[in-house]
Amino acid sequence: MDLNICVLPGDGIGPEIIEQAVVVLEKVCEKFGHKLSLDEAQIGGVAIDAHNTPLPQATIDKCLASDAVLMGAIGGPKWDKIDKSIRPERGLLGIRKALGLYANLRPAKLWDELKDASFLKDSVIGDGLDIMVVRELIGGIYFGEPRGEGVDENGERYAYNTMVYKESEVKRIVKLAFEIARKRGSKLHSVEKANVLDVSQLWNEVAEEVSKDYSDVDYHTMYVDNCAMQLVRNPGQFDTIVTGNLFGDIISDEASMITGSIGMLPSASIGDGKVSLFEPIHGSAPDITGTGKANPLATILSVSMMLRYSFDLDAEADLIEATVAKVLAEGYRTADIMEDGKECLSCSEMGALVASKL
Ligand SMILES: NC(=O)C1=CN([C@@H]2O[C@H](COP(=O)(O)OP(=O)(O)OC[C@H]3O[C@@H](n4cnc5c(N)ncnc54)[C@H](O)[C@@H]3O)[C@@H](O)[C@H]2O)C=CC1
Ligand SMILES: CC(C)CC(=O)C(=O)O
Ligand SMILES: [Mg+2]
Repeated sequence: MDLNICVLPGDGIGPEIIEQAVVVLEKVCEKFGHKLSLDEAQIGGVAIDAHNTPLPQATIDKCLASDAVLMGAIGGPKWDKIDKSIRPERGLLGIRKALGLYANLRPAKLWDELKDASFLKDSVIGDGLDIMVVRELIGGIYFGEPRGEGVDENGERYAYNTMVYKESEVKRIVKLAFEIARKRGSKLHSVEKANVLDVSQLWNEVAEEVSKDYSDVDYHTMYVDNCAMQLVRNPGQFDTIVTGNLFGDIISDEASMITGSIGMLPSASIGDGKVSLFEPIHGSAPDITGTGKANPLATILSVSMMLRYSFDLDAEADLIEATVAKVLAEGYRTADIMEDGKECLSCSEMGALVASKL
């Protein structure tokens, strides 16, 4: 098969983790006889430095011309004080919107081999944890209009954003989440803040309507503040969670910690178009950039999601996941999942090890 991948390394640890993910992707393609073509484009801070915009049109064009996009991470202190209309994060929001990627799938799974790295007690972990967070990705408060800032008549500064969802936007993400839940544990929690927000009340009404077509799926609603607490208190009660853009961003970072490290969580961003985007859920980790401490496994597992979702290459995806499990079972760890003071692998050593064991 021909695989035309557009790679967006981005900023901070982005290029470091992408380099290792590409090593693994190349090895898998070589092993299974696939023809891999890689194209690279700029996004985020590097694009601002080169073109004064976090998302050059050439990047959108390259992504649209590819079969799938593999991204590292964007952002960093260098660009934190920049005009907010061109912040690196705008580039990421922009590419998600340009590709119509309305669903972000974030599988928070506790690898058996990593039980010792979880911050939760064995009694809370139970038989294991496997939660799929389905996050709406191109609506809600990250995109809502109006947004802005000003100074009122008393000279006090203010700023505002708008959380808005249309019925059609809720319907498509909830429907997708029900389909996903049906193929997993047949249990879905819709997470919102309907006791306060009008937008969440609409979300609930629409989700309730959609649920009528999925009577085989055990459907629940939960307020997001309770969900944040329950994820730590009793994470085993969750199978699939569907939620909006902001809540999904936050609770998936939280869910990552029940599984050991944010450096372990991959994601797939998908829509109705041909091109999907795959990226770790974490950011550019400026605090460890250049130290070799970044865990590349979330990005390597994003490659696995890419092979599965964009190319239906299940055997290849399974091989990557099994190899990651094997490496972990043999005791190899990057610093984020290793007990303090013990010897661990660098980012490039972990990437090379996974590739060598494929
Ligand atoms: N998808 C993206 O590109 C995202 C970008 N960001 C941007 O990243 C920058 C830093 O944001 P933070 O809030 O610090 O979030 P972050 O996810 O970059 O880092 C949070 C903490 O997790 C650690 N961490 C993250 N990835 C890791 C990995 N692979 N291995 C080991 N440790 C890892 C970091 O060292 C840090 O201590 C900001 O500019 C932010 O806007 C944040 C989230 C997502
Ligand atoms: C625009 C991004 C920085 C939002 C985010 O944190 C994420 O998608 O995980
Ligand atoms: Mg985030």
